Amino acid sequence: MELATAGLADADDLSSITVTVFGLGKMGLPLAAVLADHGARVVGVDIDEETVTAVDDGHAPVSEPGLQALLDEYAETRLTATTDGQAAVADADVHIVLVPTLVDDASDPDLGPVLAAAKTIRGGVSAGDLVILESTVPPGTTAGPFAEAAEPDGLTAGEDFGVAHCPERTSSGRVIRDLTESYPKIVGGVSDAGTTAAASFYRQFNDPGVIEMPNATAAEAVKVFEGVYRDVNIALANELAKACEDWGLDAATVFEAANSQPFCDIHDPGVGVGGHCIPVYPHFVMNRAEETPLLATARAVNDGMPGHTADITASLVRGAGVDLADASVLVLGLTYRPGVDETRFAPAFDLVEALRDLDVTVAAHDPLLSAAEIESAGASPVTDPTDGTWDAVVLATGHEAYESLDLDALAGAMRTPILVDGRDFFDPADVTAFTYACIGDGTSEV
Ligand SMILES: NC(=O)C1=CN([C@@H]2O[C@H](COP(=O)(O)OP(=O)(O)OC[C@H]3O[C@@H](n4cnc5c(N)ncnc54)[C@H](O)[C@@H]3O)[C@@H](O)[C@H]2O)C=CC1
Ligand SMILES: CC(=O)N[C@@H]1[C@@H](OP(=O)(O)OP(=O)(O)OC[C@H]2O[C@@H](n3ccc(=O)[nH]c3=O)[C@H](O)[C@@H]2O)O[C@H](C(=O)O)[C@@H](O)[C@@H]1O
Repeated sequence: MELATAGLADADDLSSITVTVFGLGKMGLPLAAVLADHGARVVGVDIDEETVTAVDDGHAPVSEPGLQALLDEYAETRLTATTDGQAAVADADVHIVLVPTLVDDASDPDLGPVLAAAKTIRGGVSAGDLVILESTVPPGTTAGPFAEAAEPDGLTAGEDFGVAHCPERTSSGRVIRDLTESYPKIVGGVSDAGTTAAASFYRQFNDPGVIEMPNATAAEAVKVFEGVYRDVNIALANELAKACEDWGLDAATVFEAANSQPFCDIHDPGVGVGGHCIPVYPHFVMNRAEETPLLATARAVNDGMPGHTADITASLVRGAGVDLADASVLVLGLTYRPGVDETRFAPAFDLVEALRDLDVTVAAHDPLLSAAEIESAGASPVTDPTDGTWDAVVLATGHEAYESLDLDALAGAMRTPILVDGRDFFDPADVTAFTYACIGDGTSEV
């Protein structure tokens, strides 16, 4: 099989090919823009008409450093968008799927969007094309249901057209840099031709090159294992942090010293693990493997951290002589990670719920969210954290803005100045006006 990408190994750029990118979200739109920047003609495909209109008009509907500048340069020329995926595929050589993969209410992987995109590709794919699945998926998906859904009558996936899994490894906030210069791209084809073609494609724009895996399933496992590693290691940090609280030790001090040994890399404890990646990916293994007690335990430990933080807060409020039913608590930072306006699976939302379950009245502040988004967490929106007679303030997400928070003004306005630091964010020397507790710091009031 001669793929349309065959000449890329010797080409200067991607100007010989047309690429469709399915899913113009936080990951897909930056990828589409980077491909245009490397010479490809790119047609972005999305089921959301507002997204398509915004991209076609040159407006980035997601915020990512460097993205708007690329849209300013390439929208309406090399980069266009459409909801008609089938027509776009018929006119292109490489098709990349970067749509969401989540889990359903029973924590089973939801492959609906991935398979819907594959079926659209089936309507337009030609012999010699290359179909790439970048969405994170349970191992076995690309060679199994994905290839099957993308295969039209008369063509065999892996034989007549290439199919590969090349997971997206970038992080929100640094996607464009990660796509081009941070680490190797993992590629694994359903057949060797798919691996080779995908490798030539990504070498054109990812400076650190590629790692060719034996097959698509191995490439899927790489990505899922990276996420599992993160989740399990954060759970370990959280569990050890709670032990430090019991022993009157400061986990940060202990971890730092332990991590001076090169084989030790204890992560950061905190309010919990959020985002639609790390809390989700373990289920892609737990769902398929019969015996994964460690993964399930890690999930449970991390899911328990918002409740643990709420319990610490409640105990300090009670200790100050305030009845929980009369207490009002301010949560600082609701997004799942500092500087990223994403709230899916954000542990701060669970913290708000846990505090409300204890009868506490909860307000929240987040410099990246609207009042409506804050209300959707179940908290009253606050624009100035120092303007309230709170009984406790809990930092859940360490946004940069909180570095300049006027702590004296905050303490001065509060009814009972209690500060619970969920991310080891504050310098203890700066918080002497508060009764101060830090997750994992048994030398504070924890
Ligand atoms: N957000 C992150 O930090 C990272 C995400 N990933 C993976 O990347 C994938 C995409 O994630 P995001 O870009 O964050 O998602 P997102 O939710 O920001 O965007 C997904 C886009 O796909 C569109 N879409 C849904 N079904 C479609 C279909 N059938 N055809 C065309 N478009 C469709 C949606 O309308 C939306 O615009 C997921 O598998 C995720 O696990 C990987 C690394 C990091
Ligand atoms: C190791 C790593 O940084 N992985 C990235 C990760 O991105 P994500 O934005 O989910 O970031 P993250 O730093 O793992 O944070 C996830 C959650 O875990 C929490 N967290 C993180 C590190 C830590 O030591 N302790 C901790 O509690 C964060 O507060 C956050 O709520 O997941 C992405 C993904 O897999 O989709 C992946 O592409 C990214 O490379």
